Formats: sequence, structure tokens, C-alpha cells
Amino acid sequence: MTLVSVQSLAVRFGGAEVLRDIDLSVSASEIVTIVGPNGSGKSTLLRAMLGIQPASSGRVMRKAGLRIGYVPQRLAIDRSLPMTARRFLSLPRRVSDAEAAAALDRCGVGAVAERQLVDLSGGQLQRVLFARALIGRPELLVLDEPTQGLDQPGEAAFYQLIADVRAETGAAVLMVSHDLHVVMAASDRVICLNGHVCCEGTPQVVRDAPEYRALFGYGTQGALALYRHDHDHNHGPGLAHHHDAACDHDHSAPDHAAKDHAAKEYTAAGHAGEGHSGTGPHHA
Ligand SMILES: Nc1ncnc2c1ncn2[C@@H]1O[C@H](COP(=O)(O)OP(=O)(O)OP(=O)(O)O)[C@@H](O)[C@H]1O
Repeated sequence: MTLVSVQSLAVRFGGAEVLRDIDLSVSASEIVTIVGPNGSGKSTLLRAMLGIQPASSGRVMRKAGLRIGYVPQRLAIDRSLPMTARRFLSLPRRVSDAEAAAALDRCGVGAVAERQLVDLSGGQLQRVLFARALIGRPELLVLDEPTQGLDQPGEAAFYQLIADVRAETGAAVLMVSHDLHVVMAASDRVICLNGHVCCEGTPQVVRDAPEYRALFGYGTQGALALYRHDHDHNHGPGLAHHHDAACDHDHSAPDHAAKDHAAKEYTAAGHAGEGHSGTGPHHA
């Protein structure tokens, strides 16, 4: 069952077209991850799919009555305002103590309920944000860089939490991530965005494809090589490819690298099926 989809979506800010020709849908229970360079429109696409950002053209469709949990890239409130984690969970809608405790416990942060948001570590705050998104039993979780600020073991644990919640609740997950080494392990489908959908496919097929090996393949270039594809290649089955002519960019340029991850390089071992044990990737 399709939960949310867009057809021929375009978004403009003033004269600047940030998104164009986007066709995308998310079905029940699937984990779809959007990757792409800074400024490629990832957050804008999420916001358009949520109905927060108006489309300039095209259609956005959501299942009637769809329950959505959203973790935005940036908090809309000032984190330094005095507010406990528990109280934050009651914004904007009051939730019962039992509901709040269950969500915090599920995310491994039950102990911080009465702590001030400002006193939480980055990892604790991300878990509190995720707990808030779980309130109301969402059918779709929309997560904009949910592991920002986390170290590598923290990232891996967070993705495990997302996968566990999906398994328990059946919620679909649509997320933006720069953590490419775990994206490949934790996603059903990966969408590469750069104003338009450059390519997409299942990570299993992508991982085994010669094209993937060439992109992620060998040596220290690792995951960042994803951003280097100039799209002069043919993708294997399961990896769709769009708009070749418009996608001759070189994502390896410094301004294309993720802001918090620009210096990261990953060895091939981090991608070759060992999962995300933390032994593969290293920081340059
Ligand atoms: N409200 C806005 N008004 C004008 N321009 C905007 C607005 N929101 C986003 N943009 C522009 O749209 C482009 C895409 O921004 P967006 O935040 O969607 O990219 P992103 O891929 O999520 O980037 P990042 O990886 O840095 O978070 C950027 O050039 C940004 O400056």
C-alpha cells in the first residue's frame, strides 16, 4: 500500500528551481533513504512530501488519515529554553505519562525524562526527538538526518533502533542520511538526489552490482565514491537511473561532501557485507 507519493514534483524558491521531475513513492513498512550532496533538495523533498513545503508543480498524494512522525533536521524551538524531555514530548499535543515513558523507554532514554533538553548529549537528544516522533503510532516516520552529531557506534545503534521499530510497528521510514556505510545496510531502497532523482535501487542489488563495486568499491575512497559517479555507466537490474544528461555532476567536490562527514572515508570492508560493526569505516 502506498503511503505517500509525488509525481512530477517541482519546487522553486524565487527563481531557483530546487527540485524538478521528482517521482517517488513510499509503501507501507519500507525503509527508503535519500542521499545526496548538500543543497541537493533532500530536506525540501521531505517537507514537500509532508505538505509543509508547497509544490510549484506536480502532485503530492498521501493516504487519507496517514499518521506521520517527523524528526526535522533542525529543532523549531530554542534548545536552551528550560524544558524537560518529558515536557518536550507533550508539544504540541499533550501525551499521557505512560505514553511518554513508553516512547522514551523504547528509544533507550527513559532515564532522561526529567532532564533539561539543553543538558542532553547529542545522542540522547536525537533519541528524544525520535521518541517524540513515535508518539501516536505513526504509519510513516520521516527522519531528516536522524543521526546527526552521533559518533559511528552511536549511528549504528540508532539505525538498529530504527530497524527494530520498523519491525515491531510496521511503520515505513523515509529518511535523509549522510551515513552511507550504514544506509546501504539499513535501507530497502536508496534514492540519490541532486535536484532530481539521479538513480535509485535496492541496496542488495546495488551492493552486488559491478557498478556499486566501482562506486563504493575498493581502497580508501569508500563511500564518498558514491558521490563521484558521473553517470556514464549502466546500472544493473534493480537500480533505476534517470536524467543521465542532467546528472553529469561530480559529487566528490568538497562542497558536495556532507558537512559533518566531509572528512570521512570508508574502507571497502565497511561495505562488503560485514554490516556496520564499526570495524570497517575509519575517519580520515
Ligand atoms: N525556504 C527557503 N527559501 C529559499 N531557499 C531555500 C529554502 N529552503 C531551502 N532553500 C534552498 O534550497 C536548496 C535545497 O535545500 P535543502 O535544505 O532541501 O537541501 P539539502 O539537500 O537538505 O541540504 P543539506 O544536505 O545541506 O541539509 C538550497 O540551495 C537551499 O538554500
